[in-house]
Amino acid sequence: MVSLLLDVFKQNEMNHDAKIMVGILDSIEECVLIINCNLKIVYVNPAYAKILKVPRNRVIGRSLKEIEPAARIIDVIRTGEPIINDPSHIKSLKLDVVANMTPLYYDDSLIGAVAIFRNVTEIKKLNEEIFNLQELTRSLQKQPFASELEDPFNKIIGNSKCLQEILIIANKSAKTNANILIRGESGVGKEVLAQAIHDASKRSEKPVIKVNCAAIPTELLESELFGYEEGAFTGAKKGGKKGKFELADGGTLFLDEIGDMSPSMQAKVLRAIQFKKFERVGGNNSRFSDIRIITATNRNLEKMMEAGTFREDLYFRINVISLDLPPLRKRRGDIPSLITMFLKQLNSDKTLSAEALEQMMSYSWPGNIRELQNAIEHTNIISTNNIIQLEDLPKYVKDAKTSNYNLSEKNLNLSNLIQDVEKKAIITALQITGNNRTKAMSLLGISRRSFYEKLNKYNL
Ligand SMILES: Nc1ncnc2c1ncn2[C@@H]1O[C@H](COP(=O)(O)OP(=O)(O)OP(=O)(O)O)[C@@H](O)[C@H]1O
Repeated sequence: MVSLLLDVFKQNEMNHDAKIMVGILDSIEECVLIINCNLKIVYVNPAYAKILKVPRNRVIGRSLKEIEPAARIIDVIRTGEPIINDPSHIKSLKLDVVANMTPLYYDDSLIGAVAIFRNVTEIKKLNEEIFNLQELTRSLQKQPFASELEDPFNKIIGNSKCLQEILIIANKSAKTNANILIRGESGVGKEVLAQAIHDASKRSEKPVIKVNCAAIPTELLESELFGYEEGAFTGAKKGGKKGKFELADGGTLFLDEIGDMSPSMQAKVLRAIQFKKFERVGGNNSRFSDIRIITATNRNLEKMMEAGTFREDLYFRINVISLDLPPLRKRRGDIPSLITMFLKQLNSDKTLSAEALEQMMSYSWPGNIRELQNAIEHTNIISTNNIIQLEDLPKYVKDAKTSNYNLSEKNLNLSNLIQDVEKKAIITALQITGNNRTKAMSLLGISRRSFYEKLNKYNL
């Protein structure tokens, strides 16, 4: 039985059919290996010899167990079951092959097995290349084209000449490390501009840390800015805490409302900016931080210097580049595009009637763009129609033209008039800022203490 298979390949004993069969096997491009049940190799074709780089006469007649004891075709003899599409890697030849191994039966008896395997090294390589190219295509598809890259300044809406002039300077200075002072009334977009400058700078991958100097009580501002060491004060965190100067390392520190900083803090901040070093509260070690400082204020720092409430040396340190954002009433032409943008942000498809738009354009917007944003939010909720009407506008916008005082003999008492105006101004400031007291007091240009005294006085 065993010899049957061997006989097929004995050239001199081959009958006509066997010769044809062997001729076919000899000519195919896949490697063919045939073993008998004793695991003796009875045939390999020329492709086998070529691909595996071994002469046929060195293989035929030898036991596969000696040459390749782990060969999977041995399992086929053991189980009598075929193994299909079996991948393997021939390390010594750096070849990847896929084999089909089939048992050979004669009269229902197993007489051997044949393995036909393809060299898939090239296919595998090509497959890997295709996969890598697909990955590359996918990642390139995700990246925007250079022309599509978002310009950080595009977020700042407005085509008015006065705004555009500032944006040109801001764009140029963004590329430098110069400290920038942004001035402008409350809600005019100082923070938005500071963010755009950071985003357009070389520091954009690093953090931009914002501190509202007016919102933090003086006693806390030092530890907020410079951090503290463990045990610096009761309630200090274990291990201490990093301050904003440390957190902004490599990036930008945005000090909003710098004009509201106490003189003692001004001195400390000046030192930190000047020498780029500072100490945590309760610590002696000097720490260094590589930061770009952007400051903002709605105060008149020059007047404050004259009055001795703002340090001149700090002023010159922070004011290398000065950007003065004009109030909205001086760039009324930007109002329609801002309204469109805010409505879009609210996912609203409403538009303003000509009358409503005219009123929005003629209102003075003391709270600037923030006030406009709040007004649009209000209007969008109130209006039941797709066209926003004059009556849908907030009362303080709608009534703006008619809010002048009708002075007569009966109401000329100056003190009453002033109080009346004062109360209305506070109410308006709170409305505009959405009840944000810090922003309201800054809009009114009065100190925290005076603001709270007035709230009490007018029962607000
Ligand atoms: N040009 C602009 N385009 C689009 N949105 C703007 C623009 N300017 C301001 N805003 C929006 O108006 C609001 C107020 O802006 P921002 O907070 O920057 O003002 P600010 O001058 O820093 O105010 P404050 O002095 O009260 O801190 C924000 O919601 C901001 O997104």
